[in-house]
Amino acid sequence: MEVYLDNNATTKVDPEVFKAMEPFFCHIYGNPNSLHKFGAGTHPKMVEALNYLYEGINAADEDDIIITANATESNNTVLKGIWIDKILNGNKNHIITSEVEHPAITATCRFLESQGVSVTYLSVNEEGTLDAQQVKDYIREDTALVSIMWANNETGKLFPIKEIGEICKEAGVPFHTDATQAIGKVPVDVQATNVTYLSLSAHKFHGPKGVGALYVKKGFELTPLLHGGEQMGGHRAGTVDVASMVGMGVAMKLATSKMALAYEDNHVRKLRDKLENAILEIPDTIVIGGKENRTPNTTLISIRGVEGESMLWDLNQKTIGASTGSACASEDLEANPVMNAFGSDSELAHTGVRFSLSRFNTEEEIDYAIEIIKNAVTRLRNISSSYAYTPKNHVSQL
Ligand SMILES: Cc1ncc(COP(=O)(O)O)c(CN[C@@H](CS)C(=O)O)c1O
Repeated sequence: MEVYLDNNATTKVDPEVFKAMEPFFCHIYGNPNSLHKFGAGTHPKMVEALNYLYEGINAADEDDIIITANATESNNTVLKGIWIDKILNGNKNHIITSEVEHPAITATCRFLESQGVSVTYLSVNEEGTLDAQQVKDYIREDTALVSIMWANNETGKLFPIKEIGEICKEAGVPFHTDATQAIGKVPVDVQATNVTYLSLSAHKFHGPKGVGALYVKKGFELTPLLHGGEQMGGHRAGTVDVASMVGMGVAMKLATSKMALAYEDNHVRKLRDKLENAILEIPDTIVIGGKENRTPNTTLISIRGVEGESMLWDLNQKTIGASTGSACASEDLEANPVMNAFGSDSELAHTGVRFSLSRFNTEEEIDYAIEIIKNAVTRLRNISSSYAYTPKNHVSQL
């Protein structure tokens, strides 16, 4: 049995999405910017895809949605556009973000710091999230942007987006949220939360890899990251990947419907809880950040005495896919930065395993995964030179 439990890294393309994409490879293949029929033939489904994106995040008609390659590009577009427009060519010089953002935010902020920008990385509490008041406390006269993720990719923890949006609106500071791990898992409403910019990637909600989007509230347009042709109204040069854009639109429609979000919140959550609770029956295990206020599909569990990479190897031998944290950090054997941010000790910071489910997982798969995980923990602890179960350390403290 093959069990895929790494959906926060990427998801399977929904068959309905693939079906919608197919015509745009060999039948409706013109360049959307071409005036002839071959190009114009792409427009109806591109418009439909954009409409699905607007509906999926409740964007106002006058707002803009720019098609990008992925959330990384969307995040870079906002941070570097703010840098150019408000810092290099304005009187601002400060950005507020958090210490548990995805590297697409933190690495870009580190680059901006190298260019002289002041960046505040808000610390997270023991639940792995932060209070909106922390944002208010650090907003300055020269703050150009606040960028806080909607949901953390490793723990699933949700951030107080509505409260932060209100604070930023009151302070007159643009608010960006990286919603990559929220779309299709929890309701996302840019108007209700006063979001100025929002990033997303289609492959996180059963759309194709290599396409994403950036929501831009009317009046907050930025200097583009990519210059060239007049695509996307000049906001993002380069010929649009029509098939992927159409696929992203259909994926958004499927993932953000009331029925889909209810399925995530009920069925997927039930499967995640079943997997998590079975693992927690093993001594010296703990959910990083706790069980509250999370996306319904994610759990990051520390298994004391078991290196995350060793666990992944064992699981992979039985064709179970998971990760120790974000996939983009899976190559290095560094301690999990998110767990470090929680203040976990160095030993624990290497013991995290992330399981992230989707609507395509079944109860049979979860039952099989539980059996394999328990066997793997037994095997790995038996060969561990550092682990010895004693009742006193059963309740491990991060
Ligand atoms: C919150 C967040 N923000 C941006 C990205 C980047 O998405 P791209 O489509 O690769 O550009 C991701 C992707 N996180 C994957 C791969 S590193 C994970 O395993 O956690 C993300 O989770």
